[in-house]
Amino acid sequence: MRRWNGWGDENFNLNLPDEGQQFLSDRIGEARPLPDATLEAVRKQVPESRLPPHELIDTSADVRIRHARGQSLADWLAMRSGQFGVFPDGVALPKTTEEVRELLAYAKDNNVKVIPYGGGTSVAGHITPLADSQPVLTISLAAMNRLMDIDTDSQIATFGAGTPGPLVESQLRAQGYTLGHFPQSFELSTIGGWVASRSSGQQSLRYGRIEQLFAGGRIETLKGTLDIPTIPASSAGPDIREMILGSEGRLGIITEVKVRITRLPEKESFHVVFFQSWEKAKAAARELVQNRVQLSMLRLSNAIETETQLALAGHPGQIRLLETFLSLRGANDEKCMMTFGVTGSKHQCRSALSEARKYCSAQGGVYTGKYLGAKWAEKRFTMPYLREALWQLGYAVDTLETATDWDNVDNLLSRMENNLRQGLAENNERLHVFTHLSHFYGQGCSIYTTYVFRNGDSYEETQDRWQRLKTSTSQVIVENGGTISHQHGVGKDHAPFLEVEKGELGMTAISSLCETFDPAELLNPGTLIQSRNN
Ligand SMILES: Cc1cc2nc3c(=O)[nH]c(=O)nc-3n(C[C@H](O)[C@H](O)[C@H](O)COP(=O)(O)OP(=O)(O)OC[C@H]3O[C@@H](n4cnc5c(N)ncnc54)[C@H](O)[C@@H]3O)c2cc1C
Repeated sequence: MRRWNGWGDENFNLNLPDEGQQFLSDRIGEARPLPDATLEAVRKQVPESRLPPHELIDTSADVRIRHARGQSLADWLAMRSGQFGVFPDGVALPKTTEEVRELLAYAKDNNVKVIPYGGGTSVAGHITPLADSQPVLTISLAAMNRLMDIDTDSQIATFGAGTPGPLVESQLRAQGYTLGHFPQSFELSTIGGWVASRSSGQQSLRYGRIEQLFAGGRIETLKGTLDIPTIPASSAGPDIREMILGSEGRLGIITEVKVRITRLPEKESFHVVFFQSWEKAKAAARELVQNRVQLSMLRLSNAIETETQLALAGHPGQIRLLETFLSLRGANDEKCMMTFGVTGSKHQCRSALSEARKYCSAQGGVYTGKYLGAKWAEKRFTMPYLREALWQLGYAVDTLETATDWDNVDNLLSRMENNLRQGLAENNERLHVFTHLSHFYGQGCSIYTTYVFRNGDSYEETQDRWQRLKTSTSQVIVENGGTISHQHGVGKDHAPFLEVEKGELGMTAISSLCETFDPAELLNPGTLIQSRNN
């Protein structure tokens, strides 16, 4: 069963090896866990539902608890402390488009706020209900999780919007196809959620972001049904799909998603190269992407992330051997690890691998083969469980991500990291901060920074620490040419920072779009753009 107060399956745990614990303790000190609230205690806090009864709506306490929060650190603190704040008044799990339509009509008639819910993996406060005088209904698409149609001539598949990653892939694989969309939240996030929050998968270099994969579909709105036909390309004015991508539940409920699929590749492998310095590693990554080498994924860790990954991996004997080998080739303390993937026919993979090695060698890269790449692939979707292990020890972990042009990458990255490192100086607390680049483009790349800090003495203090770090670093991002989000979306947490990027006129246009579909502001208020009433 899914954890009610954290990530993933409650029967699956990932342990932090002793060396990893020592590594963190050396850097930021030993931590103390905060006490977890029990489910029983939280149940007692759930207030009576304010919703008029409806046969499709469940108002029991457990279902409302399980749909009240996403997966940001703020959400974790709320769930673990039991201080949820607000619960939805009820949850509906429609099975058909007709039921979604019926629920929207009910919401309109009864002046009920609606939060569309995919897998609840938001890390930006998308699905958290706000305190409101009107009742809040969460509509989960979880029961609409089937492959509905597959057109192998056009390579278009139609899915129920609530289909989670593993079901998308298993249903396609059974017919020899893949979508190739693998966000790290793959285990729980859904195809409708990916579209609604403009998600990006780890192999976006080959398959594209969700924007490139989303071909059309059906959206139920308070003003009627919007059907978006699948057309390979068009010059017929603005693209309606672009309106839906990143709409974050503000315009309507996506019920069917049509996506562009690809035949399963003949071969796939992941490889690791180490560089002597950040400069050389970054130059190699830029060369690879600007010369359009056909990689399927690329990730470049800075020196601290490289050191952290090797320390947390366990197996100290093997890591020492690797480090001796790398040292003999000039890659020492400043070494940076690059992981890349090749996917396709045997011929395509061979040629991409040989091209990639050529560009890496030109920057002095030390190629170490497939072993570490295979380890990355093995753990790519279980890494989120590490957060649970860190939490049990008393460490809080969160990430900040953005994207910028190549000429600004170093500036933005160092400002983000420095701001985080100094962020708790007044509490005499050190942070462990590290970064990787991923999602590479000819023009620039995404920057993904992780920070670990010790919990405060109380939940309130820990929440205050997080809020200060999050707000000040988000400000640093938008003031220094970064987007407020490359892949996590806007939600409620990033909404105050959106105007810097979109401009006043841009924000007016987005607000007008929301008003066109939802004049009474019933759909997910406060997400994407701040609520008119708050
Ligand atoms: C550990 C972890 C790793 C992550 N890794 C990545 C990553 O690699 N790449 C990435 O892009 N993101 C990542 N994320 C963020 C998150 O998984 C994505 O934003 C994802 O797209 C959300 O999908 P979901 O189905 O969980 O949507 P939810 O979290 O349920 O909802 C997100 C938003 O979409 C709206 N929505 C959902 N479904 C619908 C629908 N059918 N119709 C209308 N609106 C809808 C909701 O109202 C909400 O505003 C990660 C999150 C976590 C916790």
